[in-house]
Amino acid sequence: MSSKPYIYITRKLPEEIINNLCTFADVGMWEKEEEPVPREILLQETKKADALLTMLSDRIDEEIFQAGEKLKVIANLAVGYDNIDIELATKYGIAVCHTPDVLTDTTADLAFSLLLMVGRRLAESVELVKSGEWKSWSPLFMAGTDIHHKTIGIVGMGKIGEALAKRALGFDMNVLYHNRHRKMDVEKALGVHYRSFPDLVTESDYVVCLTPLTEETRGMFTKDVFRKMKKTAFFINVARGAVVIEEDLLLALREGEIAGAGLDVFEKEPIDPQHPFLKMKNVVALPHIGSASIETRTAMMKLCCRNIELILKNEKPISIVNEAMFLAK
Ligand SMILES: NC(=O)C1=CN([C@@H]2O[C@H](COP(=O)(O)OP(=O)(O)OC[C@H]3O[C@@H](n4cnc5c(N)ncnc54)[C@H](O)[C@@H]3O)[C@@H](O)[C@H]2O)C=CC1
Ligand SMILES: O=CC(=O)O
Repeated sequence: MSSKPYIYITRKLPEEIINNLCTFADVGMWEKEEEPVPREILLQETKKADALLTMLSDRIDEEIFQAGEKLKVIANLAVGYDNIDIELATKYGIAVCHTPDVLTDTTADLAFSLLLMVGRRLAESVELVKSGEWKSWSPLFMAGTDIHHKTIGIVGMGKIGEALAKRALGFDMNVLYHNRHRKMDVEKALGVHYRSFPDLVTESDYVVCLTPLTEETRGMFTKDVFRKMKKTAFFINVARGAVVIEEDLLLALREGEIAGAGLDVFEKEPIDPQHPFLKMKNVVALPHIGSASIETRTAMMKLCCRNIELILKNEKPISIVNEAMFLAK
């Protein structure tokens, strides 16, 4: 039996990314790019693993922690870690790492792109040209809503929220934000304005959610929230699907309570191709691609590998979620 640690990676990663891990560990990997690892294989592999490199679609719960008798670290290829039971991981003495910072600008770019897409009806316009339905130029043909000088309301003014605010200011938008804690330094540096959650949704032309998914944020966008929004306003979600009651959003869109939605994330991913959201002209749906640039995904994969290496070598990782547990060791 090998004396090297064993690392299991739950999705195919490029060889050059994992080369360094192979110099000090045995590395196993689910070889399919498009399909998640089946649960029974993940459990089997976890039994021998010192480290797991996981995707945000892998549910990491007590069954995994119990199987992972040697497990020391889980490195999640995402900044969000709502797929992992952190409290239990800590109880089991397992470090959980994630990928903050490296994806901030890329995700903010995508959030702002979604805002442009819904406001200016870009996806609809592309479809229309491709399907040969473009008949003539006329005064209100495909007229959307302006972006400049409108009000954006950012819910969750963290790293990505701040990066989004900078993009919005570049478009001469008025920037409101709501956050768990008011950020006076950011207000001063950027010239953005704090609002309570109800005031933010009432005043904004574009409401963008960028909170983590937690027990507090789960289902925070309800029919009452959509009812408070302007009928001309758009809702954009780049956080997690479950921050929204999707039925309520659907109703708000159907009943014209809001003008449209831009969604990168859904409660169930991939979304069912028959889902009513996908039949609505005023909904732009993306396949959870917030951080999906080659540069950023490469940086995220490298960060996961580096965190694993540092923990397996008993050194301080770069980005750990349950830091208290690691420091206590
Ligand atoms: N669609 C995608 O591909 C991506 C989605 N994300 C999502 O975006 C989230 C945010 O990422 P970062 O900005 O890097 O995290 P962050 O931790 O820097 O920022 C999150 C902010 O949300 C605030 N917040 C937490 N609970 C809140 C509540 N109940 N009400 C108001 N504000 C609250 C926090 O105080 C913090 O300022 C991630 O947790 C992830 O779920 C992140 C990257 C890509
Ligand atoms: O959704 C992506 C993430 O990094 O979190």
